Amino acid sequence: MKIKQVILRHLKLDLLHPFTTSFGTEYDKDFILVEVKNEDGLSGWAESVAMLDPLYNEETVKTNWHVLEDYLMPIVLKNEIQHPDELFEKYFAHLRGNYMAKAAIEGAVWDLYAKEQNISLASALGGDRSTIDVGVSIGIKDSIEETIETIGERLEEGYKRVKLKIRPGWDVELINRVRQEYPDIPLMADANSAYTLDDMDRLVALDSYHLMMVEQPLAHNDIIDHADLQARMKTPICLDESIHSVEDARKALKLGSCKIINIKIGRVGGLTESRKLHDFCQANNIPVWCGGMLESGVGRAHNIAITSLPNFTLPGDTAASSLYWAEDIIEPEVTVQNGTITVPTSPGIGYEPSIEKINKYTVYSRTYRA
Ligand SMILES: O=C(O)CCC(=O)c1ccccc1C(=O)O
Ligand SMILES: [Mg+2]
Repeated sequence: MKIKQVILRHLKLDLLHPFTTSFGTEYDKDFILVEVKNEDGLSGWAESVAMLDPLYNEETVKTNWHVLEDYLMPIVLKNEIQHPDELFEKYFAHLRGNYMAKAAIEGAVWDLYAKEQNISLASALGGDRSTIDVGVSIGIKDSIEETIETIGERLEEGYKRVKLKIRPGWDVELINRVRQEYPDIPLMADANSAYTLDDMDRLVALDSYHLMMVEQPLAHNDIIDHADLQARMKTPICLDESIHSVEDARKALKLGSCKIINIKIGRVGGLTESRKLHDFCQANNIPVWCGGMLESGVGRAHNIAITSLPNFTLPGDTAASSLYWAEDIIEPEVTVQNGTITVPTSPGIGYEPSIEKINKYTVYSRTYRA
């Protein structure tokens, strides 16, 4: 593969509804869209899931731009590769961290690779599902009543499980009321690292509500305290923030820190490592599901492709475009029917980025040539 040109764009999309987690409220979405072009003018696309502020993890739009421009892009423009796996495994291996930046350019190369092979990204990754089951992530609201109403709407739309964001003070009472209203729905909670072991009793109290799992209750970089908590809790712990690699997962399983893993392509440095993490979890009987980062349609398309792998046995967070955006930047938009998304079979990500819409939301862009 020969990459002739890379275009970085900083896009800004307004969220239809503010999204509140334990770390803050998002009103809009700033992200870097990466386009790589080969000599035939064929384009591969991906987006970085790093946010404007370092609240979920330490990466930001600006750190990603710097790392992409000064380190990753020169590598991609200089070296001819046979397969996208080489990027993460060989060319990016000496560069520490910066997972989301690496994933953004690697993902664009994966899309281009699949298009050059004339196969879907899902098949290029070895995925074999024709449809995937999806759930929805519901942010922290002003009241429990409002949350219950929103859950009702999402269930009506067919979503296969509901994830509620929690934080200290918005947890046991919330889940208790939701369970009174919806005793049997597939339900889980995501704390985004809002608790410590001092909150053990409050977290263990969640065991009474047969949740599918509790996601990342403790520190973003912890696997030790999570092991203590998992030993005390019946509810499976799912790790999100703490897992950046197969190695992290291996250590977490060794300690007993979790029973489920959320795979986010950006958090682990790309599709190559996501697939390896998937395979490792499959071999160790750990179910996985695909997390979300309020992506535009381009990121959503990548999530759909990776979710077509067989060990993604739990519904993920890839909901319909229309829950987030007045207008998405891909055609068609991502739609959900009866809680499922049809995995596209056309080449690459299988959704067409609209240049017209992309231009409309681009704040700044720069083109780099080989
Ligand atoms: O709807 C989505 O894209 C998932 C939303 C979500 O839960 C989330 C959004 C932003 C940052 C972190 C997370 C998370 O899964 O922890
Ligand atoms: Mg999470």
